[in-house]
Amino acid sequence: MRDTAPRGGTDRRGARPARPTVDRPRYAAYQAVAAVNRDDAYANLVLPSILREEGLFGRDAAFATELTYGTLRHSGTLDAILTSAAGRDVQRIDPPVRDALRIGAYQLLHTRVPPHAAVSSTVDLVRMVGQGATGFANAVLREVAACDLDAWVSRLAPSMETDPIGHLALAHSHPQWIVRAFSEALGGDLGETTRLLIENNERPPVHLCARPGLADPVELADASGGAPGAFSPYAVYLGGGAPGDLPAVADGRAHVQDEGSQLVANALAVAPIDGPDGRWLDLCAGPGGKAGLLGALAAQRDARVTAVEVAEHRARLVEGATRGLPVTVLHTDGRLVGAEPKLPEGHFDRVLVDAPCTGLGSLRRRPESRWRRQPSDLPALTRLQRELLTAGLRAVRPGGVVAYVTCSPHTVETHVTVTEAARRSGASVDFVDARPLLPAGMPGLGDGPTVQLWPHRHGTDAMFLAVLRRG
Ligand SMILES: C[S@@+](CC[C@H](N)C(=O)[O-])C[C@H]1O[C@@H](n2cnc3c(N)ncnc32)[C@H](O)[C@@H]1O
Repeated sequence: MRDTAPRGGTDRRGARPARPTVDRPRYAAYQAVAAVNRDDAYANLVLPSILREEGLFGRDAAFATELTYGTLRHSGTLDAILTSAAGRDVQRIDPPVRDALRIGAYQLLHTRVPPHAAVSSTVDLVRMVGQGATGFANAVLREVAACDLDAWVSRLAPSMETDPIGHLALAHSHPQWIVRAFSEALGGDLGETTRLLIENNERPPVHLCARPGLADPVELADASGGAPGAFSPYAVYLGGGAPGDLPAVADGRAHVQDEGSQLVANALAVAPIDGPDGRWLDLCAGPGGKAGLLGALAAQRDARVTAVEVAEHRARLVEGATRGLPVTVLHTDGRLVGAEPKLPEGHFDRVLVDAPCTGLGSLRRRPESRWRRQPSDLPALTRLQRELLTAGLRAVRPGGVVAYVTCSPHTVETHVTVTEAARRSGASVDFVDARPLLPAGMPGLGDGPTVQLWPHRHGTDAMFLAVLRRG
């Protein structure tokens, strides 16, 4: 049984811990959570190597992953509960003990792990990582276990009537400023906001993109034990297993890509334009998901994609993602349109500006990001977004189209950026209704002309799309 399995690895700092009694999945989760909180690591990057080091796979790896991701996602609520149960601010607890308590509290309040196993395994962990704190950990976790999650939320959260944002933030473990931003983007609908917050705490699905002309989505679905996507003509919902093991992914006929990303890239490709249609530009291309799809579409239509990326290692990733496709990768700053000879003004027929953003639309995938992002990130990002979009508007020829995309629904990054950039560009720019550029019958696309996709409505990341035509 996993609760008593011996543990064989060393900790992340290389020291061999004193007692080998903690089971490997929990110890792996502890190492991952500690690396995220202590070293600013990213869970999706650090966890695979920890699982390898600990020799975990199958159900044990899945359990360690659930503990890691769940603990990180829920740490806002868990910290409030631990603060109450400990009778002192959780920030004043020794960090290793604090992380172990978070993992223990997550098991007690969010999993079917029997309470005695959650408490005793956490006490074992604390014995290993936080000398002399086992009595404290035992007492705190017993206090946590005295109520279920609903009871803790009723006890600690402000009332929904007087402080709905504060209530939802505590009940669904999101920072208040993010709940407020989601609620604003959803027109103040608190029911929808709640559904979104719940969705953000779920394990995200894995979507594949069967590259048009190279792979058939129905065959890929059969081969992967998955199902064709609901909306994107190229999407496959992966049934299970590692996508990299699929031959179609390994040989570049398909790639991992959220269905929403496929839809917005495809929208750019199908937007009606008059005249020449052979020069496409992806101004923010790394790591190359949308450039891969656009490149496959361009190959079918005798077009060529110029893919720009400012970060060198990401430019290399774009090269890898677009090998064999009619894509030229430029390692340069997308704002240099007009100054860089390979990025002339008024040259391109279709331009994608998939701008750097807060990523609030993909919180499902990055469990720690909601706690890292700050409202103070917005001014620099929105300035960059405006500059890149105005560069995109300079790059497109009259009559051509620009798709502005963010993986964030924050209205400052979406509507405000687009309106400001269009105004400042000095060019004549019209909004194209983006809704008909998405599959017919797709629900919940709003009143146009821009489109906001949502995890709770569409099962995609919260991608924003505005399509602009230069006059
Ligand atoms: C949201 S990501 C793009 C995702 C990509 N389109 C895909 O589908 O895989 C934004 C990218 O823009 C790049 N970037 C940031 N500033 C840039 C600039 N000034 N010029 C070009 N690329 C930039 C970032 O390095 C990042 O790779």
